[in-house]
Amino acid sequence: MGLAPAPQVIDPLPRGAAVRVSGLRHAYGRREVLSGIDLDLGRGVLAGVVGENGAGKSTLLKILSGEVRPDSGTVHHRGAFGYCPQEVVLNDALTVRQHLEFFQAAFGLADLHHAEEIMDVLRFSEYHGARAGVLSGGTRQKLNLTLALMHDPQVLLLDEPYQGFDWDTYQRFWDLAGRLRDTGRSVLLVSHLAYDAERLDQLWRLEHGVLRAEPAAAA
Ligand SMILES: Nc1ncnc2c1ncn2[C@@H]1O[C@H](COP(=O)(O)OP(=O)(O)OP(=O)(O)O)[C@@H](O)[C@H]1O
Repeated sequence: MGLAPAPQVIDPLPRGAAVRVSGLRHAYGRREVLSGIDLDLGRGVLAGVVGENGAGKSTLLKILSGEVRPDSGTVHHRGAFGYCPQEVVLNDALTVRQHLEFFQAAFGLADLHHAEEIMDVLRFSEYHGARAGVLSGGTRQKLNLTLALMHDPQVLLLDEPYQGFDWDTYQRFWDLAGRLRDTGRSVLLVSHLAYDAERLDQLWRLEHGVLRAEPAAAA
């Protein structure tokens, strides 16, 4: 009896792609929010999705991160995702350091070097001993972002990541995003405003449940 041929493994991601989304649909009850989303995100690309409040941007990121299961469609990706949700998920009773140690254990990281680097870039290293409950809104968001990025993911999914940042921090956030892009990471950022378009390689607008390409100055 001959051996059965090995199943052919077809890589659904084209060369140079980090994420491929096909035919994504999702409804909450009878309200369809995503009506057929197709999206390719390349490696080393800084991309944005803009759209009005309620357009479905957060839903799209929640599906990509695996938090929400879509009604239909597929998501393929290479490497780990780092997901920074819009709602800050912190425990007010724990210090910044305790948050870092908790996530270090969850990610199985040998050390906190990368987290320390991000904290340094965002200028909040002096808050190690502070409890999350006493941090300002902007500093809570810095911690939220650090926790999402500290395992050095290949694909960054950032939901309104600079909410509450002052102007200097906002600039440093974009420097960080640009640096990560330049080292081959893929960044997908959602925002209700398009004023950051010139910083992006690629930009889509989410409207009526579908994505439409928009001009991005860096392209
Ligand atoms: N868990 C849920 N159950 C029911 N409806 C939901 C749920 N989550 C979101 N929605 C609805 O789906 C629509 C899209 O919400 P979503 O948060 O994805 O939009 P968004 O573009 O991120 O909005 P914003 O810019 O305000 O953050 C909204 O009408 C919202 O009320």
